[in-house]
Amino acid sequence: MNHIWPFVRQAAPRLPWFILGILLSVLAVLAAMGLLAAAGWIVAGAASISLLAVGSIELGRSTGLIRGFALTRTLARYAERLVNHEAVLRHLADLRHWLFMRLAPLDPATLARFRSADLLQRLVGDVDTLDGIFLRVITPTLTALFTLLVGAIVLGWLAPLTGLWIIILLAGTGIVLPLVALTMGKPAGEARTIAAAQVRELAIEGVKGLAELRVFGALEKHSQALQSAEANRARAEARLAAWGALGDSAVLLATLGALWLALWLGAAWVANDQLSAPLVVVIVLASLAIGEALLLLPGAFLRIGQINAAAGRLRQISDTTSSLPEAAQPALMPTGEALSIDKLSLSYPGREAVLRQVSFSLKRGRTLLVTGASGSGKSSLAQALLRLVPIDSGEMQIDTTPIEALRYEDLYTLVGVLSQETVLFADTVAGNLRLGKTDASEDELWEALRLAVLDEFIQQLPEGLETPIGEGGALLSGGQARRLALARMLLRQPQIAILDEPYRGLDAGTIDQLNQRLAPWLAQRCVLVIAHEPSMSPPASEHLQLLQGQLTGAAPHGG
Ligand SMILES: Nc1ncnc2c1ncn2[C@@H]1O[C@H](COP(=O)(O)OP(=O)(O)OP(=O)(O)O)[C@@H](O)[C@H]1O
Repeated sequence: MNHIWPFVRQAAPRLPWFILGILLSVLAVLAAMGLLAAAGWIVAGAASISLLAVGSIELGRSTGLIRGFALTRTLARYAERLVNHEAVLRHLADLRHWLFMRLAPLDPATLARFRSADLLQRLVGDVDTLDGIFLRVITPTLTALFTLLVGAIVLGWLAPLTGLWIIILLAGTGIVLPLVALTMGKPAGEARTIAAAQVRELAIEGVKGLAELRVFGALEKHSQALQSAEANRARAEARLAAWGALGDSAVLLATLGALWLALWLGAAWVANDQLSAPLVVVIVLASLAIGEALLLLPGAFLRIGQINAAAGRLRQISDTTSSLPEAAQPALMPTGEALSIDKLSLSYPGREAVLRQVSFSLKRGRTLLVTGASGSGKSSLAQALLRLVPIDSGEMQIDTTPIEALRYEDLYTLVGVLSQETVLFADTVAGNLRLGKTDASEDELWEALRLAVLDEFIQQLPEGLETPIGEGGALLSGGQARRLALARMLLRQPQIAILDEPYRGLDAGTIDQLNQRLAPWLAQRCVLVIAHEPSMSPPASEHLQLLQGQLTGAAPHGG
């Protein structure tokens, strides 16, 4: 239960909806009780002389009551479903957004603790499981308790002694059974949540890597792992269902006991003329209605373990903090005339230092090319400048402002990056470009595409800028996707540009065209290019090589 409360508290903005839902649920159950009692009253009364003597006026009143109760029950149940589901769906949407925003500021190393399929399961499956808190636990429990209370008052008023025994029996069941269900449901519920997460993770990773699994002959092994996770889930589900069925049976038994008690004691009271026969029927049917409300409890309490496990997994996300938090007292945004680093050292946990005392400075209008072998630390240098990895020592400045003193938002306004991985979204060409500048005009989009030598290709497409590019840009070639990502970065018009392998996957002819078109844009900015070799970079004013973690001079290339 300890993981659930924070999420219950978070539902505060939706509380009026939930209260309305609970009131409607109680109303539906009360109407059902009234319906049973009134029907019992009529049937029993019609069979007795006393009611017939009263005549059709009394009968007419009672059938009117029945219609009223039946209508109220139907409408209240319908409205309760609408209100509760609306409230829960809104609450889950709030929660998903909140959790996503907790993930957003995490640095890549912290985020890498979660596998992407696992994160998806948490944001989708685990959040969905939380719908049970209100729909399947709190609302049914409060409804059952309220019904029990009303039942106790009614029975106590109609027949204090008989009512007392019945209520003791039913209330005992209503207290003991949920406690048993809570205890028994905990391990099975947790096992179900964990197994469901494993099933989804294996399924997602399997689909993503289907081609590789097939090529490497590992399909069978992966499918067995999936089957075994599915079997675990099914076992946990079956255990929950078995406990649920046992709980329901126990409630039914207790209800039958209450009915038997009501009939047995009632018959004695009728024989002694201390109670009328119709009243005994009302007591019997009221006990039946209470039993029906209690039927909600075992299932509700069985689910708590499962919901608690899902909530625990969500709290692992919400409690995770970035190892690179926002600047405590952010500096004013500099203009971005210069970029410099001084004696920068960086190492990853448990590894040798990647960068050792690296220094350089760069002014507007200059392009610095850093080359180096694979794994020499080029991308790590870019990541350090973007404050995506913690550094060991050294200083990084934009103009005279330390990079750590800038708000992330300001840093990313000043510094544009074309990262090594081409990340595109399943949207249109324009949709992907406008990630760089949301309010960009069509002219601006075409200008960015022209600079990235992609304008002619997009013009040929029947839907032009509105052409969907598929998941991750799957409907484009690798080189086209790269240039679309470049155009997106150019559109942002940053003062400092970091280009990590900008020409990866491009032919010499396209590179020449890009060099010509980009030259004026690059000439107005501080540019850091990272590449394996000079031919894969725009002309640079300076060229340094990263060798064993240190920057050493190299011959200038083309500029
Ligand atoms: N998050 C990380 N945790 C641990 N080690 C890392 C991490 N990222 C990179 N490394 C290691 O740091 C070293 C430098 O990696 P980096 O990606 O900076 O090299 P690179 O020069 O850009 O390589 P490439 O040209 O192949 O992209 C590598 O040995 C790599 O394994």
